[in-house]
Amino acid sequence: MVACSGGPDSLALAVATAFVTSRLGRRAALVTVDHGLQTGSAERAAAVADWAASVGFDPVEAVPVTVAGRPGGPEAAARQARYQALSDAARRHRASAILLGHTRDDQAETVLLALARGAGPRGLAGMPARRDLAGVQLLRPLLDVTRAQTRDACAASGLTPWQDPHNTDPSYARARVRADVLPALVTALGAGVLDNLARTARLLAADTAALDDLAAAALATPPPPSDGAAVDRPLLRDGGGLSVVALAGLPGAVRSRVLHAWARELGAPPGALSHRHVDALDALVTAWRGQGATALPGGVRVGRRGGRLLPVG
Ligand SMILES: Nc1ncnc2c1ncn2[C@@H]1O[C@H](COP(=O)(O)OP(=O)(O)OP(=O)(O)O)[C@@H](O)[C@H]1O
Repeated sequence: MVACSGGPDSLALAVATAFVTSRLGRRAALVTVDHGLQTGSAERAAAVADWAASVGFDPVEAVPVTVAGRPGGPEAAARQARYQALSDAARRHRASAILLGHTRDDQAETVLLALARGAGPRGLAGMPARRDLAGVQLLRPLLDVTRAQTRDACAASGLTPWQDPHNTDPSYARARVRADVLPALVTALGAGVLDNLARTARLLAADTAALDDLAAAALATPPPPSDGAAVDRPLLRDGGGLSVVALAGLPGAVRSRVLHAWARELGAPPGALSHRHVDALDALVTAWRGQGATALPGGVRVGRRGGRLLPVG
């Protein structure tokens, strides 16, 4: 199922998908989400849907969503509404995957923005080529394709894509990066900089995945045997909490991931959990001076008692 805004990237993705599926004898759906934020958005969504049906997509849907009243700023609210609508549509149409049109240029922008806000390796890993969205695969097949190529593909297919005014609105950081920062980098450092930023994302994604796996394996260690039999190493899970000795024995990069994952397990909402919270949990292990409990988002509090980190009231 192609998620198509009518913009050049997802229109090129739709053209390519229609080409491939017709030759493979497969069927693809196309969904366009109408955020209802601009005048004429419903007509635009209908035009995208009409075009999609004309090139063989089946089923085709233009889905109106309500953005107002959702948490976060307008961009985050629109994004949340869009992803919800896309995953609902994928389930309705029993699609095996949702295809998004993010390009190598989008990836380079994402990496630069992450670098600028100090996001750490997870942010620098950029957008994954594949992830799970509420049980449906979310795929980004154009991450190695440039924006210039998607524009060329649309032109070669005789299509006039919609230009989202947000993409050139200088009040958005991403639009400023797109208009000013990346061109300046290319001028100063050469055209390879875009590929190199995207490559950095791929390398960090692989490293991050390996560290995440180590953290998950550490958290998956079984609780101590109930018969009191001796174990040859400190177990991480200990009486409803985590053992300080076992935590201290982990490399810092694994420990911070363990603490992040455990905080989520305790009910801290992932979006609100920042590196400051994880640092404060880490300090309970590595910079212990009898400090009080650490308050996490979602009303969760964690303290150190008897050699363990524990949720406290
Ligand atoms: N209104 C929408 N309806 C359906 N899918 C959307 C919509 N907006 C975005 N998407 C999907 O999310 C991807 C990323 O969108 P975003 O607006 O962040 O980037 P973009 O580079 O401007 O993409 P495009 O040129 O396709 O608009 C799009 O390529 C498309 O697959």
